[in-house]
Amino acid sequence: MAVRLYLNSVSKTFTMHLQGGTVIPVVDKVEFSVDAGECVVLGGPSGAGKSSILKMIYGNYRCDQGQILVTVGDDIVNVAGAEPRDILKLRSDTIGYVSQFLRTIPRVSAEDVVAEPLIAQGSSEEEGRDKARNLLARLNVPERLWTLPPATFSGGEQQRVNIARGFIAYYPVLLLDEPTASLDAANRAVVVRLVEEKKAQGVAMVGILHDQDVRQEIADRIIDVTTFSSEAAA
Ligand SMILES: Nc1ncnc2c1ncn2[C@@H]1O[C@H](COP(=O)(O)OP(=O)(O)OP(=O)(O)O)[C@@H](O)[C@H]1O
Repeated sequence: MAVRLYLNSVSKTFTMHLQGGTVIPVVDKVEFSVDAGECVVLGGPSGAGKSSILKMIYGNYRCDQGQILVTVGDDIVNVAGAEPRDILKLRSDTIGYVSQFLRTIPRVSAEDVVAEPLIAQGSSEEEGRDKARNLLARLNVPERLWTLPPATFSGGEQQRVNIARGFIAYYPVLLLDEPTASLDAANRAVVVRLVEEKKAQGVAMVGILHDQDVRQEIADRIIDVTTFSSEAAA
């Protein structure tokens, strides 16, 4: 299978400017690739740097060193050196991010929140809404809620709206940040199925998943992030 994502010797530290410039090493020389249709799960204890790696791939955190290469059609783009406007473009059509928290938008209905990424990629509003409703139904969000803004939804309902939003569009690279945290078994199984469908479409995924059963079901490979700790490198 074709390599979709390649992290080449990526290192990251945080400099605490308000604490006299203390430097906190996070990860050193992270090196792995993800093929099309593969799901790689980042493992390791709390604080090992899993979220930081995901945020660097999404362009939220800058790397100190290294390259994050993403295949975009016939081109290869280095996220680590990309301009902010290029990062925004990558986020609309190449790299998706499914987190467990929904950022609610006032007065926008759940189905429109879910449909938005698909419409942004060029689908019609009708197609966007149809697919949004389909996903909301699969994730057991009650139909009476679909036309309401999710601000007043329960935590679990908001999480499922967010998952629907994260899975609705096609991105060649998809980042999963604890997408099943605090879901019940039935909805965890739906997420497992959604991930399998993305694999079948050739999507390359990198995930953080603490749930052992879900991890077992969807991880093709587990990468222990402690291998890249600065202490291990020293
Ligand atoms: N914005 C930040 N500023 C300063 N330090 C940070 C920042 N983000 C993360 N860190 C530090 O980097 C280290 C790695 O954090 P990170 O969140 O990547 O770990 P993690 O493996 O995802 O942990 P968890 O499983 O608890 O979410 C931690 O020591 C954390 O305190």
